[in-house]
Amino acid sequence: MIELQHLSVAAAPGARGAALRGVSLRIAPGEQVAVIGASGAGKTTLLMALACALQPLLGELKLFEVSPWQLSSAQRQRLRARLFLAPQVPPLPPRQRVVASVLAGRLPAMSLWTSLRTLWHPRDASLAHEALTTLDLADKLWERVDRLSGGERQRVGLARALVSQAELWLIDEPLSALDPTRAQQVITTLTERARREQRTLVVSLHQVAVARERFPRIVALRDGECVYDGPSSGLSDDALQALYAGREAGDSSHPAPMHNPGLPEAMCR
Ligand SMILES: Nc1ncnc2c1ncn2[C@@H]1O[C@H](COP(=O)(O)OP(=O)(O)OP(=O)(O)O)[C@@H](O)[C@H]1O
Repeated sequence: MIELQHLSVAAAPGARGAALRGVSLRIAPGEQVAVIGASGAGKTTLLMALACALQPLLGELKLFEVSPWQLSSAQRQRLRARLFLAPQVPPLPPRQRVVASVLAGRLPAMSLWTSLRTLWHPRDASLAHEALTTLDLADKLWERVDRLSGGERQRVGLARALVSQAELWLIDEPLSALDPTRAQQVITTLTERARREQRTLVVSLHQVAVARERFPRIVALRDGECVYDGPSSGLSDDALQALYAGREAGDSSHPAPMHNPGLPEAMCR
């Protein structure tokens, strides 16, 4: 499903240097993987690279058994329809109704005509309603997006993923605007739905406890490098302390040692 070999990626087109350096990973269909690491470690860059939103500087990326950057842009666009990237702050048009915003999750798999019709006359409101119900937001179906709280908007962004027909869900920090109870609900919804519908789930998280409890596999990044890839049970408290050692949220300037003795031996594949 996903294969990275020595992948290096800049955080934005034209940005200097690589935010992700030499990462090798293999993720099988149906797997559920949490990506953790301090602020600035490269989690978003990894998800963007997996979504073909950033072209690698070096190394190999394979998605669904093909190399996306060797395809024409039209072919790559079709490949993108097989995945869904939910950014941390979903790009929701402020005056749009929630129902239309949620159904936009289906657009990549629709023809232009069907997508226009869906936007202007939401026919699949029941689909959006069902997704919102699982996220405890059904009462906002006809609300305008700019009248929602930050946490509600975040859940609308996740409802988009739920209605999408993508095989691969890439979800960037889905819990950042949610209280602990809602966070548990949301992670349960995402993992159960992905399991039931046989989607592959890659989620970046700052909530390390959630990653350890709810995901069988963790990929840990530090300063753009993969320093752990393995079962959540193999990541000890000491290893986690080492992963975040000397880092404050938002501090990406601290130089990390190339090999940290506190971390278990890297199992990056
Ligand atoms: N648009 C950009 N231009 C240049 N550098 C960037 C850009 N966006 C991010 N970076 C840098 O790339 C590195 C990786 O950023 P990235 O957003 O992937 O980290 P992250 O682990 O997702 O962080 P956070 O947890 O804070 O969201 C950081 O050092 C960051 O400062």
